[in-house]
Amino acid sequence: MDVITLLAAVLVNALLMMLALFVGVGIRSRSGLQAWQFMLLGQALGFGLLIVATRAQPQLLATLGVMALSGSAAAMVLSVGRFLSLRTPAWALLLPPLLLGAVHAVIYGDQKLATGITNLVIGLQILWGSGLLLRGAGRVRWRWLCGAAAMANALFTLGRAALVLGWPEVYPRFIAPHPLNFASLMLLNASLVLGTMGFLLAHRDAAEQALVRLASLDPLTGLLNRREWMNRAGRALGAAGGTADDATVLLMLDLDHFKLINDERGHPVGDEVLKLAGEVLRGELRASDLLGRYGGEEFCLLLRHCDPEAFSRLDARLHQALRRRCEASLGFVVDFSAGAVRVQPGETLAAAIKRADDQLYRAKHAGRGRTLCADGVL
Ligand SMILES: Nc1nc2c(ncn2[C@@H]2O[C@H](COP(=O)(O)OP(=O)(O)OP(=O)(O)O)[C@@H](O)[C@H]2O)c(=O)[nH]1
Repeated sequence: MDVITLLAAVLVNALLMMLALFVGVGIRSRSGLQAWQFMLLGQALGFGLLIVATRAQPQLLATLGVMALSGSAAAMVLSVGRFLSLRTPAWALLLPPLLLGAVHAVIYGDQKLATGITNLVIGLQILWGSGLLLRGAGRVRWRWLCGAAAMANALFTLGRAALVLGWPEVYPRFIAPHPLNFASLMLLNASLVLGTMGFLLAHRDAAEQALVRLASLDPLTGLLNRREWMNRAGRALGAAGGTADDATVLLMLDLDHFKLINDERGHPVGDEVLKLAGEVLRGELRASDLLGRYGGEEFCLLLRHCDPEAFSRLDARLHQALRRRCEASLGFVVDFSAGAVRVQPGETLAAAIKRADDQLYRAKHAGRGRTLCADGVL
């Protein structure tokens, strides 16, 4: 085994993974994965140039090679930043490869210094990326996988820098068949494979989350859609066992004369009213309350631990907030009618909804703009 063969293996590996990502998920699939493909390309290009530099144009090709490797590390940081929605300033990404290239070209004559500076800069770049991945990784598997692989690679690269700058007499030349060189290239290879697997997992996780969001949220208001709300409300009632002291209130709420708004002001204004109503409701409720868009201009709320006084105050706030908000934003007042019931012990969600809907129907017929409760009280 010699270092050039190992280098060539890393290069081929990086190229194949890049190709596999290109064929498997496409270059435009997701910006984070796209940057990761550039990272792999940078590795292949950098090591390719370093291999050729051992035979021809050493100064120029080795300088371009280390620039490609540093650019590849910048692409890794960019990829991490995009996956985690973090801001990575362009200057901090671009400056290291450019400065490293300039410095490397100038100090090329001093091989040890050039190698030390190169490893130091690239090691710090990878350390940055691995730090972003590991900080707050929590239970996210792909972050641990990519972060640990990158961290090991960063520490090894920084170790090389420390060795060549501090103890140049024991540091082996880059292409010398030394165990340190073999270990470092094998580690690099492993970190490329693990990192790529990690980012594929991240890509899959993100796609899964997008699907879950799509299946459970109403796209216009961002509230839970009817199916998801029913699921969660059913689970909440099941968990509470419908006990009376739980004081669970179900409220069905329907905007008044909404058809008129659509007809007179247009569908987009109607959509705006629905969005505002969603925001108002979300803003007035507690985190433990369950809010959803039941359909059309009807909303459904499950309020836990809600005593009658608290409910009357909340109801008054909701009417007032919707009227004010629509008047301030759209120039006209919108109100709603609602029916509320206290969920009885053992009562099913469907039965409670039916009772609340009956109250809503009564509220509409009693002149709208009001909330009615079964038997007049909750
Ligand atoms: N803009 C918009 N309109 C919708 C949407 N979903 C349902 N609608 C409209 O909501 C209107 C509901 O009308 P109705 O059921 O007659 O209710 P209303 O006019 O509010 O009358 P009352 O409830 O009796 O006060 C219909 O015109 C639907 O087309 C939506 O997502 N956006």
